[in-house]
Amino acid sequence: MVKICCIGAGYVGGPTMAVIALKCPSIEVAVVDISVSRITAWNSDELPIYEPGLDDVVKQCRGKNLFFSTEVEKHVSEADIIFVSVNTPTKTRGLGAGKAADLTYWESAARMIADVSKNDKIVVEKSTVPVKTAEAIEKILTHNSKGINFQILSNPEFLAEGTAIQDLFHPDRVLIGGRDTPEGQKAIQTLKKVYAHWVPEDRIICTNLWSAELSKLAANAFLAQRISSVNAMSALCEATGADVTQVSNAVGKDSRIGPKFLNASVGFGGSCFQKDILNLVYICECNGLPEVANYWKQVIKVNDYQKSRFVNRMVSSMFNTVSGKKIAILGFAFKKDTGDTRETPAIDVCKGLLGDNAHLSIYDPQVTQEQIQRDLSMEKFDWDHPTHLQPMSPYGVKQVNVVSDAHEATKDAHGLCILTEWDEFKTLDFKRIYDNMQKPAFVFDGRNVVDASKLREIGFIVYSIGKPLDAWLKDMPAVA
Ligand SMILES: NC(=O)C1=CN([C@@H]2O[C@H](COP(=O)(O)OP(=O)(O)OC[C@H]3O[C@@H](n4cnc5c(N)ncnc54)[C@H](O)[C@@H]3O)[C@@H](O)[C@H]2O)C=CC1
Ligand SMILES: O=C(O)[C@H]1O[C@H](OP(=O)(O)OP(=O)(O)OC[C@H]2O[C@@H](n3ccc(=O)[nH]c3=O)[C@H](O)[C@@H]2O)[C@H](O)[C@@H](O)[C@@H]1O
Repeated sequence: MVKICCIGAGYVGGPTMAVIALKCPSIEVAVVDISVSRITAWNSDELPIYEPGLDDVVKQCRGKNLFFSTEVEKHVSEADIIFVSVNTPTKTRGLGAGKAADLTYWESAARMIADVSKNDKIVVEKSTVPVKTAEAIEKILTHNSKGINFQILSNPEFLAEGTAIQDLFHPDRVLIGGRDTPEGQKAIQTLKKVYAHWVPEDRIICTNLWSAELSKLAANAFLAQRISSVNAMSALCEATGADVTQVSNAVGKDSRIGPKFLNASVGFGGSCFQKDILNLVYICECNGLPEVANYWKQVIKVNDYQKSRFVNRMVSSMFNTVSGKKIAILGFAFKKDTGDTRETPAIDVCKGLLGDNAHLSIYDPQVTQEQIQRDLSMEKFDWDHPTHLQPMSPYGVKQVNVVSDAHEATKDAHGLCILTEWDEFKTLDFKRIYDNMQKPAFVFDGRNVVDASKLREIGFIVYSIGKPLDAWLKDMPAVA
């Protein structure tokens, strides 16, 4: 029986391995992690991540050919194929701080693999890594190999959170990069056979190592660039009276452009877009390509601009101050159908409002009070480390109250803002909400989920990203 071990039981390692186990009953899959609490949760009824369809997949295979364990070394030494899906945070200090990928967790995993291995192994990069990481990993492994042959493959993951299971069941493509040697090609074929259990062969792309590594960074950069492009347009729409939804629709009808990923928003979030673009920028700079680096840097700058523009719009609309005012925040996760808050735009918006001394009442159907307090007290990039290694502020943020429904959040509030596009926000009883708010009552829709004209009829003053402004907002300065 082929044995697979995946180091890192996170958002990628957990769902990907669960789907491999489901689709390949003849393969034994062990997912290992240094975080005891994560592994305990994977072995319980309350999985550590919320992902539609995941519970079902895990329940079908756990204890049969899918195992979650903290016995990292044991499972690594027994495996034929080892996936490495550990954190690759942005460096916060030293060379490349604020941009380069921190490969500490990757390197320690590689050294451990070299230490405990007794037979030949295929080591698969699942984490998103800088181009040429495979070369560094190869060196660590071969210099410590005791005669064992290691083949390194790059097999980046393209799943998106909230749709991870469907993405894994029906991937647009699976990408496998390897060395152009007979051993390298053989390793590619071995991994290809695993995916071929359920992925059509023409969707499995095989390339050299560096193309696979770079394609992952490129794909995320292209996706994020589309959002920054439409968000840049949203600012121009507000200034001119155009409607960004109509513009996106018209632009997306061009089959060369396509309709997906053109929703204007308060900004993109998530654990990867910013991190991966910063990483790409750093690689460009290191390769003497400052113009290319600046081009991609702009995608992040526009994203930051969009978030601060939103906060400025809120504050300036509410008589230029939110000091002491209750503001309801509906949605904190970085997108709907996930409880993940990593780099969520809600953090920057909330911090901006807190900077103006607002009182926040936050509701998200999937994010806990503890997580929100942790996010609002953490330094940038500190979130991307194994949970037990994250520096924690012992104090919560006083002006923040986390509540369990939207009506409680909005009661007596001066304004409400929608930061995640949860479906339940579309069908809220806005008349009841309006009646219970201070007047004038403001709605700031960072995801374009509400029907602005209906809300205006109720009496709200409404701001929707990239939509024609109502009279109240027109004369207010939006950009500080
Ligand atoms: N979250 C996503 O949707 C996607 C993430 N990626 C990439 O996949 C990688 C992992 O991301 P996530 O799963 O989101 O991170 P995560 O933080 O959810 O999971 C990483 C896990 O690795 C564990 N870990 C770290 N060092 C370890 C070690 N030496 N031994 C054993 N376990 C160790 C941590 O405790 C943690 O549970 C990153 O490189 C990310 O860029 C790629 C595609 C999608
Ligand atoms: O490398 C990764 O981590 C993953 O990053 C993204 O997936 P994810 O971050 O989970 O979610 P997305 O659906 O891409 O959304 C990212 C952010 O962009 C925002 N977004 C998305 C689409 C859009 O039109 N507008 C928009 O503002 C979302 O609200 C969210 O905040 C990519 O879509 C995945 O292919 C990739 O594997």
